[in-house]
Amino acid sequence: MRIDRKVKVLLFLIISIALLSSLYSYMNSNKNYKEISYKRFLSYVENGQVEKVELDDSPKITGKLKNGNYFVTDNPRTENFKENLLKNNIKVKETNGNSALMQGLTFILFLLGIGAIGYFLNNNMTKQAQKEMAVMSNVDEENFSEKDISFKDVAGNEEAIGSLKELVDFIQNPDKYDKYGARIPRGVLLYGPPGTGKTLLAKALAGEAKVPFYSVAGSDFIQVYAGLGASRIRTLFKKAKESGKSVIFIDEIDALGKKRKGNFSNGGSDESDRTLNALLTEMSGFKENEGIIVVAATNRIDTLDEALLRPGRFDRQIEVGLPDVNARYKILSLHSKNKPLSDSVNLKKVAHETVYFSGAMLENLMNESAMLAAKNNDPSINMNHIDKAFYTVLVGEEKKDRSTIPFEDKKITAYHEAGHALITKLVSKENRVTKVSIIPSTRGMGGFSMNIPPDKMYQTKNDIKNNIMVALGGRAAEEVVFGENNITTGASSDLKKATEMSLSMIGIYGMDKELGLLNYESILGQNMEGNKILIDRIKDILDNLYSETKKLIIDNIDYLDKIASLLLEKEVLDEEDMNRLVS
Ligand SMILES: Nc1ncnc2c1ncn2[C@@H]1O[C@H](COP(=O)(O)OP(=O)(O)OP(=O)(O)O)[C@@H](O)[C@H]1O
Ligand SMILES: [Zn+2]
Repeated sequence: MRIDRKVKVLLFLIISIALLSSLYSYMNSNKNYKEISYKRFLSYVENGQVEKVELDDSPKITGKLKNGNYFVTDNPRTENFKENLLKNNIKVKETNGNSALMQGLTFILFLLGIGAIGYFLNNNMTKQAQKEMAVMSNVDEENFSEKDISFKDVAGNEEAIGSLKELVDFIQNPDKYDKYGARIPRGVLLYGPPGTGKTLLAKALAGEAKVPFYSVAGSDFIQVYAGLGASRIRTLFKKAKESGKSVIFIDEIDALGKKRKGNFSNGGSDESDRTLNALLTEMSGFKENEGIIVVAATNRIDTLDEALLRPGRFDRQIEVGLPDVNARYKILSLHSKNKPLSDSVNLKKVAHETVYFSGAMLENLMNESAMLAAKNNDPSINMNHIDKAFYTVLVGEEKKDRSTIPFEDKKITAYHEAGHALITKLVSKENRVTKVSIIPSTRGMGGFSMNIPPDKMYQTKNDIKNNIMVALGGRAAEEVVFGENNITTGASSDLKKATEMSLSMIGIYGMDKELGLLNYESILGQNMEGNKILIDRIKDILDNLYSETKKLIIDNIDYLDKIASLLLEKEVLDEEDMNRLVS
């Protein structure tokens, strides 16, 4: 189970590498951000050398010095940070979203399947704190049964629907089960990546059973005043009981019921413990066959406190995974029902191209397409709209004004992406290169090379090595074409992925002769990254694979040139273009 998930995570990683690839390159192509320490930053502030700062809730902040240089430093995220800046006569620009970098990352994480979120990013706390202020007032809000939602509104997810259908009968005929002495489940946990329809399923359960639906989100309870969370839980259950049969939905339950592991986890706070205890008490408090079902949802079942999963609590666990190609087709069809599609639209093909899209992303894809068609006053939605929308859903809006991008930068991006695409074609032939683009997005991505691995359960050592080479392909192309001293910052996220992949290869999967079959992760835990033996070995592996990659590029430089020049001409290459160029 655990390994399986790891394999999945790894698979997700692969597809994202290419996408992540030029995250930095665009940002850095316009402005040259220099990383400075926070201490240094403070001294600049004191000496009045800072002109402006861009502020958001990502781990890094950027800004400009009076001498015209741009910098990036750590975001202290303290409460009066902004005030202090303003007091020092520094212009503060607040962006409500994340920085371009963070948005790129967040998007990738989304794609990663949320299982991996905790590994990379832990910036939810601040956001939640802000959110909490906004939602404090309406936590106990009840949404009476969303009459219209039924299992028909959920496409794919057949297994989950199957399990939930049983529950409909439990809710409607508790007496029947009572007669047989059967214990009705009280809690059901839906787990899986974001946007896969967990909320939708819970609503459909209430809709099918024709009972009221009460919903709260775990994150609403974080850092509320002492005792408030617990009392809110009690009110919620009281209301539900008053209405007799009902479905109580708790989204993001991980925010409440995180494993307690000492001082460092934000889940182990006294307050969330108290709220969690209230929840557990309430759950064991209602009579077994009352017809109340508590449905909880999480993206991260691995972080949940075991207490939640015990019998009598959320003892039914239903996985809600990313849709496979058939399910994607069904979801696309469902969300196209009310939309005029042109005959040219082949939803089966779209389903094939949308590997790793969640239901929410597919819904979004169709919606964006419809918006485009409407904006252009076109008679119906055609493939062009869908192609455009595909890009928007994946990497954000295309940057409209691209005239300001220097040709030299475009050329670098073109060769970088061509490097990824070419290496994919050369080393992992069964992977499809479905799209290569050098159109920068408004979210700060310089370009991407999208590669879809074949559907398979396991990855071989060779697969991993190939994926590492694909990740290194961008940098290798830059070096071969522009020379050792002209390599750019555009490869940083590629290198991160390559490093992570080699670390899991040798540290988790026991795929290295020298290091043997040891699972270093279980010995070293979180500290695996700091282990000297592992670091030395990863360095060797990466060095060797990089040389191999470079050699491949040199041997196939004609192909690389062809891909890059077509990219410069067309900005976007599709699968046919790629197949034609490298056959
Ligand atoms: N299987 C599906 N069938 C039809 N529509 C879907 C499906 N999955 C997701 N969607 C669409 O995506 C939207 C968002 O899904 P939903 O909020 O249920 O996801 P979720 O798993 O609860 O996400 P999160 O974990 O982020 O809360 C739905 O309202 C629906 O339009
Ligand atoms: Zn790259």
